[in-house]
Amino acid sequence: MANTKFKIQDLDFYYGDFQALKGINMDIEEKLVTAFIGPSGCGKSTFLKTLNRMQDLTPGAKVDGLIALDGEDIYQKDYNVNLLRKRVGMVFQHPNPFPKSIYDNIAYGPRTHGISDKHELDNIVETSLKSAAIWDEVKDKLNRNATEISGGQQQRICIARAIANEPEVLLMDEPTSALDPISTGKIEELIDDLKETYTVVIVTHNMQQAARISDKTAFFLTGEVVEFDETEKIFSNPSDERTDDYISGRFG
Ligand SMILES: Nc1ncnc2c1ncn2[C@@H]1O[C@H](COP(=O)(O)OP(=O)(O)OP(=O)(O)O)[C@@H](O)[C@H]1O
Repeated sequence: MANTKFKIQDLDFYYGDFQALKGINMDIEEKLVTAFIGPSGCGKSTFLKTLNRMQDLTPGAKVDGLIALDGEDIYQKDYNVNLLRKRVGMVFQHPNPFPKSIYDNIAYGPRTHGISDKHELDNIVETSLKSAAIWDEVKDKLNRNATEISGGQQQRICIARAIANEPEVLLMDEPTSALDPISTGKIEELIDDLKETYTVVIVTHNMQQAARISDKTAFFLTGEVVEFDETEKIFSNPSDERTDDYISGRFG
């Protein structure tokens, strides 16, 4: 039985008067891949972003309930949000490398956290690019601008950039939706490797992808978690009729 990395209890989330998440309860287990599926607008991204307090600056955003990381409430007063974002990294839907060299993209986080030794940075850059399965493709062009490589490569650079901070959790918001099938396949393989080291939480619109790469799946509908279970169970024998309707394409 895996350890609980995130414990979520009775979580409500509001954008002003609009309640986007209703009474979410979930344990996200360490070193597994957890996928969030559900129709557009049902709250998947909102929930993902609550896990590293990405909405702290969103006007009107309000969180009620508990989100604990390794048993500690991440919304408690004086919680170190910078450290939280280092521990819980994020990769977005559209690859968003900085308009800097590949090297500087990866070295950015470690530099902000005080590492300046060239040899140490070189090591971090190489290890992170290797972990993101892109070292061989870019090792001879580390000075190249990261915006001047393919979208699939850019996304792996973004994953390497997240890894360079030595996170414990990687949040991924539809990381392959802007990519071609070959790049998507590479990222899916990569996610399978990453879970040996990291806890991965992924939002995906692609149900086959959730079925292929995740261990646990949560099905969201209008701000609620209808069902959360082993991925195999969700896709072969769901308990709730609404999950069954969704995965068999009867709505959404
Ligand atoms: N910044 C915001 N201000 C107000 N409402 C928002 C904001 N962001 C999202 N919402 C609303 O909250 C609800 C949940 O949105 P969210 O982006 O979490 O859904 P989603 O399931 O991730 O959708 P998609 O799959 O289309 O990305 C939607 O009704 C959306 O319109």
